[in-house]
Amino acid sequence: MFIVRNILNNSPHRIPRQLTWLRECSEILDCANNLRGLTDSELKSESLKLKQIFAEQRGGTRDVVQAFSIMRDAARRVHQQEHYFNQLLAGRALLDGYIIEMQTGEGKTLTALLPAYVHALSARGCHVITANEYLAVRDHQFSKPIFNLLGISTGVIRNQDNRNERRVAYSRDVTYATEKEIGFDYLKDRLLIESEPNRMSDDETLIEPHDRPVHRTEMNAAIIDEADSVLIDQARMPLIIAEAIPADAGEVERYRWCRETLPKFRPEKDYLLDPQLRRVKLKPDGRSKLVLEQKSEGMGGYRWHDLQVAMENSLTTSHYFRKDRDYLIVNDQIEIIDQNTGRVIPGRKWQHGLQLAIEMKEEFTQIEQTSTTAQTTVQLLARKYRFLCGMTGTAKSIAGELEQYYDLETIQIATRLPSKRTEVKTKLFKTRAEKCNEIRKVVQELVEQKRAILIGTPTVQSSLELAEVLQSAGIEFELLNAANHALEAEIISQAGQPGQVTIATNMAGRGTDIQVDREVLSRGGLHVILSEMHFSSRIDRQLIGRTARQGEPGSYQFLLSFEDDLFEQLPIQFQKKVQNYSLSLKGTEVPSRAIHWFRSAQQKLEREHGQSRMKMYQHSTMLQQELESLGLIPEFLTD
Ligand SMILES: Nc1ncnc2c1ncn2[C@@H]1O[C@H](COP(=O)(O)OP(=O)(O)OP(=O)(O)O)[C@@H](O)[C@H]1O
Repeated sequence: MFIVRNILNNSPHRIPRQLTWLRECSEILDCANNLRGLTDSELKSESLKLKQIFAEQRGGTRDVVQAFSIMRDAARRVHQQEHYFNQLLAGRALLDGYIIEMQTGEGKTLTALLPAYVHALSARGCHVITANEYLAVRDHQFSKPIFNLLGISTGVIRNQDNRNERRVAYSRDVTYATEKEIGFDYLKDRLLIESEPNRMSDDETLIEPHDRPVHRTEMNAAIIDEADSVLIDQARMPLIIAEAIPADAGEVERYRWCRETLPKFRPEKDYLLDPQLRRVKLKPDGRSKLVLEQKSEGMGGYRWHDLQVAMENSLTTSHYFRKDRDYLIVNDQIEIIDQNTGRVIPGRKWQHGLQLAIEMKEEFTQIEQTSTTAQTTVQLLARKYRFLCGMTGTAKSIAGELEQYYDLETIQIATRLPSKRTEVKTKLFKTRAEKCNEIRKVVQELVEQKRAILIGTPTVQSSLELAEVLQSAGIEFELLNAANHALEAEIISQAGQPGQVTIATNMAGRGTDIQVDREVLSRGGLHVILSEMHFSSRIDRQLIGRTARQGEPGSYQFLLSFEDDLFEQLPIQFQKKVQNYSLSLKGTEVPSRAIHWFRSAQQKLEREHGQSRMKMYQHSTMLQQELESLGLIPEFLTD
């Protein structure tokens, strides 16, 4: 039955290949059972024999079957977890370079060990790329003892690591890291090699090791977890290395003046709002006003274009950039929050004057400016690898993009057990306050039933808002957002306990594995409340995927309001229609058919984001081709 479902899930042209995988996976099960009688050191010596074969590039299908069997048995010995049949199948598809869509909670962490082991055997290095550092550290901790049992070395890259520590981690057979760490290290290495061309990586003859490249000379293999997040969502933002430069006093003064002057400008009359691009553009009236203000205040020294850009940036930040939603202020520094992951992006700055405009908005007095030294994109980085594959619970809707941008085909793997996840009927409210009140009621009831509750919110701000509501109702809870990420592992370890309430931003939306207590499972499992619809349905599905994993029971519910952030990025006309509809409703009841407003808002945003990714792809491909034709290195684009 399982086999039939697996084949039916995918297109017919792949059937012959899948049949081969299925045959191999049955052989792996037999072969792994035969390894059970070996001692640990005998298993290790089997592994070392394979290492020899793969290092000499003699590995064939038989050896892959043997490698998968050895890994399966090692995982059993270390964690009492044997790869299930669907995990073997997924591992086999990964090894053939596919993106696998495997439902949330089906065990991708364990699955990734299979192709990672085969690539590690070649001693050329294998990167397991994860969506954030918490997952990189967690997965490394989980896999290290398994790999060590088999004579395979492992490393992990953390943000705080120095270059020596990084070099050691990259020299290991398997390295766990985020795409950002790998990308920035790659850029820094390129800068180093450019400035001192004789310094090659892996060159042990160099006397002073303190700044040799940290990467190996070749980017060999990458297995990407949360592949849609890494390859599609993160790929929208270039990876930029910037260096601090002395602040340009004239520019700082110009932005300060614009900040003070902007209350005189009126929306619609003086400037246009573009919620989709989150930009403000001055209209002719606004430009004339700017000229007059400039003259009357004796600010004639500024170049007109610079002044206009500064005013547009200042208005943009005032309308579209909010503290605790788009950024945090930590130790007098702006820290940008990634809207896809809910996490801070360490060291990231906004470009083209936006950073300065925000610093003025927040009344910073110490201004430090930066200039871009080198930049690359996830797309360019991914193309450096000799071998690439990936996995996620949400690939289907962006399968076309994965194929177009990375030449990676997507294949679906069926769940091991039928899902027991249940949906509680969505409820819609006119205002945020009404919605928060309903969330409070639902949480109170579930706490009494000793269920565990996870409330997903899109921003730090909305997580704080809900925290306040629960606090004033005397409900105990844990709060997980970008501002307190240090407690992440601790909060997640408690989130499945009876009566436990966890409010979390998207940080807990991907990869997070909440261990649900038996008592909670007997009462229906973890309940996930989606307190807003995210701009990407994939992110909603990931959040829902925190419950009912591995065939366990669990439930979820959307509780939404017409005042949610979702509508903010839509064209003004659409926003007005939604408002009018909401105003036309009598009483507080919103009929469930009104969900179509939310769905069409989300679809519109998804389409737009897709188009902007396409533009970025076309732009970076064009630039890359041009630079390569000139014999230049594409990493040093400074746009
Ligand atoms: N073969 C196995 N035997 C026993 N437990 C397993 C097995 N495979 C996975 N699990 C357990 O299932 C849970 C989910 O695994 P994991 O977090 O790797 O799922 P995932 O597919 O990565 O989910 P997500 O898409 O949410 O990241 C974990 O607690 C893991 O230990």
